[in-house]
Amino acid sequence: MSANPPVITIDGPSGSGKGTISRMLADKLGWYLLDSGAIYRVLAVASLHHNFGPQDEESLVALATDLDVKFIANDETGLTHVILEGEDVTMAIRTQEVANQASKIAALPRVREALLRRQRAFREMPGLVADGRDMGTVVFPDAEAKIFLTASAEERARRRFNQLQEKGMDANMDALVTEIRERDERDMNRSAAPLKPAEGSLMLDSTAMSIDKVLDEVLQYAHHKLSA
Ligand SMILES: Nc1ncnc2c1ncn2[C@@H]1O[C@H](COP(=O)(O)OP(=O)(O)OP(=O)(O)O)[C@@H](O)[C@H]1O
Ligand SMILES: Nc1ccn([C@H]2C[C@H](O)[C@@H](COP(=O)(O)O)O2)c(=O)n1
Repeated sequence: MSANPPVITIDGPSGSGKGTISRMLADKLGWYLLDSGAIYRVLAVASLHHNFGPQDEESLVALATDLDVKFIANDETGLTHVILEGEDVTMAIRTQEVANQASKIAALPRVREALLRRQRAFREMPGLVADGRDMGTVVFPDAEAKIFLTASAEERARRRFNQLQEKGMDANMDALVTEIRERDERDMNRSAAPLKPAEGSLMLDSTAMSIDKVLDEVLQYAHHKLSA
């Protein structure tokens, strides 16, 4: 085994289930968890607070470099609270507006560069499960195991629709499919760290798979790679 703490990366598009599976896998293994999307979302909230648009690259790079954010795990609720500049933004980072702003500023190469060290600092013993778009390709290219999780855009929109309804929020299926397709397009076609499977990834299409079935396959694969 390498001297570095081991890493398992789970990349994929929005709604493919990577957050859910990463959290369950990290719990099973007793490893740390990096939700890299949350970092881009926090930066998006901070940029909205400061009125910086995606065209203000210089200001966004400065904001990303000095981003005052803390992730505080609450063992009782199992929730990780996200504190930005002293304010709890755990719920605020999950809106569709913030997701779209995050996807736009994530296309800026120097912003991504400024967030690299912060993401790599999550790599600690006994190990890390890292969830995002470029975990296996850019942030942890030497990861022990790499997974690319996907699902059809319609199924991902249906999952998001159910999530919003459970929270008592309004949702429109057609609008969700359109938003998901637009975000996929931006995340996959940007020049900096585009969303794509890392070489040698386990490819999993979860469209017709239950969460338990996906977790089973991921666990089997992870154990196989870690014992190799
Ligand atoms: N295999 C599955 N079958 C049915 N529902 C699923 C499956 N995987 C995840 N879900 C549900 O889909 C929703 C979105 O999952 P999750 O947040 O894990 O996706 P994600 O890929 O992390 O999305 P994002 O990148 O937008 O954060 C959640 O409500 C989750 O419970
Ligand atoms: N490693 C990452 C993680 C996230 N992003 C961008 C692209 C997404 O549209 C946005 C929000 O991510 P989510 O919370 O939905 O996973 O952040 C990225 O470019 N790279």
